[in-house]
Amino acid sequence: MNNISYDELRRSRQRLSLLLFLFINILFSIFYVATAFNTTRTPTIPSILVALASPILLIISYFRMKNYAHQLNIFSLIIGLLWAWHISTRFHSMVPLDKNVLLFSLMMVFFISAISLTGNFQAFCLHSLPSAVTVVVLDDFTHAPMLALAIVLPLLSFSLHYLMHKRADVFTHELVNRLSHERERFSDLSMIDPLTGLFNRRGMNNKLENLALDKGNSHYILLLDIDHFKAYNDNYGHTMGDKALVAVAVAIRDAVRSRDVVVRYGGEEFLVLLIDVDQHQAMERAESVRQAVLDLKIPHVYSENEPTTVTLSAGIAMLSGDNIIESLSMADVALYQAKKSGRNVVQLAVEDNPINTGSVNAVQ
Ligand SMILES: Nc1nc2c(ncn2[C@@H]2O[C@H](COP(=O)(O)OP(=O)(O)OP(=O)(O)O)[C@@H](O)[C@H]2O)c(=O)[nH]1
Repeated sequence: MNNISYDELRRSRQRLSLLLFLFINILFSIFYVATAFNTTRTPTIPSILVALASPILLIISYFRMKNYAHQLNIFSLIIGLLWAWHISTRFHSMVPLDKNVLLFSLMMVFFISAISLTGNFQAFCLHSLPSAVTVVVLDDFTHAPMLALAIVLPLLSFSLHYLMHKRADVFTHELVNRLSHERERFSDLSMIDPLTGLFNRRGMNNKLENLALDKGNSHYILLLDIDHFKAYNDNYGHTMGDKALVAVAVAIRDAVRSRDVVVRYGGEEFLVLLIDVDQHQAMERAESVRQAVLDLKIPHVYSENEPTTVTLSAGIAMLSGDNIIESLSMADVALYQAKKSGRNVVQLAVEDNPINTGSVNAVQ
């Protein structure tokens, strides 16, 4: 789950709250209108208004609304005021006056709030307080302490519940934040070769997917392989081999532009995606990479006769957006030719030649 899906979850909770609030209001308003007709009383105008408005708002909310929290506050205030009006009208139309009705009506309003507005303190207050004030006033403050208790207790318990809910919400939000950061970090790490810090094959595939977006430009694949590296390991040991690998990786990275993608393709094999270059520029880049590694002057005595340094051979092929595997194979064939023609060489694969004939142009 990321932040977006968490926010969506929150929005859907608010939406559910809004729909539930309107639905319960429909039930109660229908109940009041029906019982009024049943007892040959005229239903109050506000209860009819609630019965008419709630289904309309419910349908609109179901299909159209976006900012549910804001709408919930507005609807809570409007319907809360209508219930207060209903309580007042009903109380004044009673003969004889029965103050118990006030308490029952207040309980009804709190019941609606408690069921549907638990996650929204503002809406809870906007919906309940108009009726609470109306009841206290209609009662002429006779049972003020008792009513105050009846109002304050649910409000208090609701506030506590709301605060705990809010804390849990903040905690969950932070947790989701951290998890998504960690996931991004691990995803980035999984694309990096730990020894050289270059992209690994996974990182390369990821970059290639993005490159597919701008197929209009020409890109080149440069496949590089350190010459006689087995002998290097044998002579100097694996640890020195690792150090040489890192030095070569840095040299390659420094010899190309920051937009080019440098990959540790295998053990002592590297790959560079030369982005947005023509053939001439690609050959120039490849040549400067070869030269940069030679300039490192890492001693590498693999033959008793001639002292030498670490070098690499390179095969280069145009990157075809439609068939990357084929481009890779062409670069590989060119690399093989570079090795055969004496190493420390850049070899260009000629595009229109079939891979299996492996016809290449040598550039030194
Ligand atoms: N030190 C070190 N050596 C590695 C690593 N990965 C691959 N190698 C070594 O690289 C060597 C590659 O040897 P080969 O594939 O025979 O090729 P080569 O000796 O470089 O010969 P040519 O490619 O023909 O020039 C092997 O000895 C591998 O053990 C690594 O991470 N660290």
